[in-house]
Amino acid sequence: MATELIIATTNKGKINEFKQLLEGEGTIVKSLLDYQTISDIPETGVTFHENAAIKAETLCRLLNRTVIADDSGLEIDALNGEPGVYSARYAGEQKDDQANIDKVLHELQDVPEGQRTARFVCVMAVAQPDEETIFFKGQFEGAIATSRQGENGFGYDPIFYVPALGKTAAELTSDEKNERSHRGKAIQELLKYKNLFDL
Ligand SMILES: O=P(O)(O)OP(=O)(O)OP(=O)(O)OC[C@H]1O[C@@H](n2cnc3c(O)ncnc32)[C@H](O)[C@@H]1O
Ligand SMILES: [Mg+2]
Repeated sequence: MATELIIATTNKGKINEFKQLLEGEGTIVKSLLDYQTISDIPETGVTFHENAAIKAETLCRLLNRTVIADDSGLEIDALNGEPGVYSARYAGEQKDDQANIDKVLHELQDVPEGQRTARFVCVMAVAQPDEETIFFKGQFEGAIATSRQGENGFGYDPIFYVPALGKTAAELTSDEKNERSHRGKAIQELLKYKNLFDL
């Protein structure tokens, strides 16, 4: 029988990356999109850890099974770490990627190259029935470009410039992104610590 990994997310971009990173022989990834009867989980925390725990533990309790959640976001140094945990909702509750990008570009319009450093952060929570939730973290360093480049990925990828490759995250292949991304690194940590087949 195949091992099912349940990820408490509705974000299609994240789901695709989880599938690329974790699916393989005998392992399949399921998400909140496969549990349409479960309503949206409110992210009331003020840290990535709190929100990751809320998402993983809520679904874990409902299904009585191990659940993984990812809370992530973009920290921009010139904006004192904003949008951070509010990255999905930066330009409003409708969670519009294009409006979020426009807002970042506007906020940084007078910030010169060299002061546009930023990082993606991902905190992953693994919640298991009757056990303490465990956390894994990954970071992806880069800078905010002055305009959109590239069609791949999701969210802020078109304006997240990766200096080592001279491209934005939206110009990377999925393998190139997963090898160095915040999400990819958090999953590598998780896999070092925990055998997937124990989940
Ligand atoms: O809570 P779930 O259902 O997982 O989906 P979400 O989109 O609301 O996810 P978060 O609450 O973790 O918010 C993270 C936001 O940060 C951005 N983000 C996170 N990882 C990213 C990545 O790899 N590339 C581009 N943007 C990313 C993107 O805008 C996300 O909507
Ligand atoms: Mg969210």
